[in-house]
Amino acid sequence: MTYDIKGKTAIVTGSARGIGKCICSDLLKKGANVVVSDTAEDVGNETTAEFQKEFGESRVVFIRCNVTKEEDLQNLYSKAIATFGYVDIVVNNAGILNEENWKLMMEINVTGLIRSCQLALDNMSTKNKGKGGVVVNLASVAGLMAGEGSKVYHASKHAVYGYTRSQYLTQGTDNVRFNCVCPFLVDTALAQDWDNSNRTFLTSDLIEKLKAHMLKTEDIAEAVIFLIEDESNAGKAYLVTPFQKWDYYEQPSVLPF
Ligand SMILES: NC(=O)C1=CN([C@@H]2O[C@H](COP(=O)(O)OP(=O)(O)OC[C@H]3O[C@@H](n4cnc5c(N)ncnc54)[C@H](O)[C@@H]3O)[C@@H](O)[C@H]2O)C=CC1
Ligand SMILES: CCC(=O)/C=C/C=C\C[C@@H](O)/C=C/C=C/C=C\[C@@H](O)CCCC(=O)O
Repeated sequence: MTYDIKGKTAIVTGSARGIGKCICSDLLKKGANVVVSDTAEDVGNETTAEFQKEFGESRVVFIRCNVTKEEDLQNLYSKAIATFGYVDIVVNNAGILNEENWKLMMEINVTGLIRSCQLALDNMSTKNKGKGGVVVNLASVAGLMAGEGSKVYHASKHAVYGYTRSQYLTQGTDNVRFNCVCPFLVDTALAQDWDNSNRTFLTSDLIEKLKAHMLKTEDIAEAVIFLIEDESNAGKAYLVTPFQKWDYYEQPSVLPF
């Protein structure tokens, strides 16, 4: 079954630049109304003005939101609803890679993402008189494998993966679909941080090989749109790497029954 994005309203966190910005662009092309949201107010406003010029002023707004702040997240959802009437799609994209400031990284990549998912359920769940909807979380291949140079980042993305799959188990009662996307390296400012954290751990030869296969932000946006539209694979993690055909990641079961 295909979910029709046209006319729906989407929130994308951390979308002033990078992958989030590209996801907003693709959602707008598909006919959604979009809330661009970020801590970076200047860049966020510039991005929004760019989109308004291309897609029309009434279809896109900027709402400043630091996902580590409860009041910001509540304001994000309530202003989005006040502007467009409902929130149908949420892409939890905001994330950083900073091993030194690892507590902040966990707050953004894990705590902020989980709180946003809870607010999505509060507003979208049919149990709460919502109309249902779709949530896509940005995990990473770092959520599925080990990584020497950025151990806490890897832990944070394992958490996103585990949380997303666990939400799926109750989706029958909420009618809110959860998926996560697990990209390999993508050519953004954040990938530079990955490079820096791995310089002392991986051989430069391996780093160069990995960097030679960087994905483009467009690849991830395409995958996110695919997940939103594909109603039949809820709860699954979607692997996006340049090494194999993009596909759902199948985790082996650990239960003997
Ligand atoms: N670039 C890569 O190689 C990969 C990135 N990812 C994930 O994709 C997501 C987006 O990353 P990129 O676009 O590469 O990074 P980016 O650094 O280009 O963009 C991240 C955006 O998040 C915003 N942000 C940071 N802290 C925030 C906060 N507290 N609240 C709200 N917004 C905040 C930043 O201002 C920025 O606009 C992240 O979750 C990242 O972990 C996953 C796999 C690979
Ligand atoms: C920007 C960060 C991100 O979200 C994506 C990163 C992409 C790759 C993850 C990374 O950290 C890759 C590391 C590669 C390591 C290579 C060799 C081994 O030592 C890995 C062993 C992996 C395992 O056993 O699971």
